[in-house]
Amino acid sequence: MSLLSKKKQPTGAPLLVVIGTRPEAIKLAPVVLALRRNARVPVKVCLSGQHRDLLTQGLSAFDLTIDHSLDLMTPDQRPSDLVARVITGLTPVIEATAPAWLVVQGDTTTALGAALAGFHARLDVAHVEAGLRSGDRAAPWPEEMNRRLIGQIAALHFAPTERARANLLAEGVAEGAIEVTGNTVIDALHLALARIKDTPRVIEAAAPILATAGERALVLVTIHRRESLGEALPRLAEALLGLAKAEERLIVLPIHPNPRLAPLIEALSGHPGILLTPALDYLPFVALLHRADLILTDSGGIQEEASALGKPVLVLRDTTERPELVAGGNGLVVGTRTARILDHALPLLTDPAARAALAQTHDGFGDGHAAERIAQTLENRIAP
Ligand SMILES: CC(=O)N[C@@H]1[C@@H](OP(=O)(O)OP(=O)(O)OC[C@H]2O[C@@H](n3ccc(=O)[nH]c3=O)[C@H](O)[C@@H]2O)O[C@H](CO)[C@@H](O)[C@@H]1O
Repeated sequence: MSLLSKKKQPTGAPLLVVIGTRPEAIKLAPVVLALRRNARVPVKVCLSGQHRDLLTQGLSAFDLTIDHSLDLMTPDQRPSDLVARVITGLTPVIEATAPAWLVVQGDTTTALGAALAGFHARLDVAHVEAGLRSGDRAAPWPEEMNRRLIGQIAALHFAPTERARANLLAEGVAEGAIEVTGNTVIDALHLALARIKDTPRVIEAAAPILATAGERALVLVTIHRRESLGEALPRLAEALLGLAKAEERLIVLPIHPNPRLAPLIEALSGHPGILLTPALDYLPFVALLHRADLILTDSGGIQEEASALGKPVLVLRDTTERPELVAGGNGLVVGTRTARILDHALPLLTDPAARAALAQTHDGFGDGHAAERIAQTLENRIAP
């Protein structure tokens, strides 16, 4: 039963799931698939198109039927404009579908705009991946405040970890409104690994990269966060060039299509030890994660996936909302200073004992059954 709506929703009212970016697609696909498999409540999926091409890449692995597509992306979009366009774009979809609940994920501007649109329509909002906190309102910007604000609006909070639950309790969220589920990205990773095993041709796009790597150690790097894209870029480029000096390794960098990455691409282009590639669809990317010997990243989801695969990760940020990575024994937060990155990365590539010490496989982010838990809780609320 709805907590916020004045009127009871008619029986058969759907869940409306809103997705804006690649990580939201990857992390919400298992939830939509579980709900559709159970078939206890109808589910509608609405894409905001915050990141148009990357969103398609994230969805490609899961064959999701999409019901509404807002296609809101514009060049150089500012969060303030986007949040406004998500609210005005989503409101007619809410009116047309009359959902029982609205489901958003994580910390994007789409998720915040959708939560606000839901609130204004007097709908209950469920937040998947609730309770992550860096502790710094300004970093990551605007994501940290996006998720705190969504936390104020949501009626149900699906916390991926006990730590996320504790963060929500400390902010005054009622205990009964929180459920610890694990992170749905681990479910997505398992789905992806199963598809790759059954149909190896789905990772054809990764084949030339794997062939170029051959017997060499493969260092997989992704850089896309706003705070990495300014003055940190030359330091990051120098660190990658330092790592690429030895012939026995290949640095692979799938490029996020953000024009602000141009100086990094220019600095690294043409080096025989560095392979720059456009961002990959989820399944070929998972094949690279699986093959990688070391991961350098500022991405959140990749830290979570790496823990389930037991891959060492160096986080190219000063803060993290995922201390479980470090506690679980497969990662360190190293920041963006060249010397610090090299001091940590080189032993991991040359000393098997150092590598083994940071290559623990653990379920600190989830056990791969988060989506089923979330689906059941939502179903029990809507159709008890
Ligand atoms: C502050 C913060 O940490 N916020 C996070 C941010 O997401 P992020 O940092 O994880 O975002 P990305 O790095 O863009 O995506 C990662 C996914 O993309 C896959 N991938 C990668 C490269 C490629 O070439 N092909 C791919 O398929 C990869 O395997 C992984 O699954 O927003 C999310 C949404 O709310 C939050 O959940 C999440 O907290």
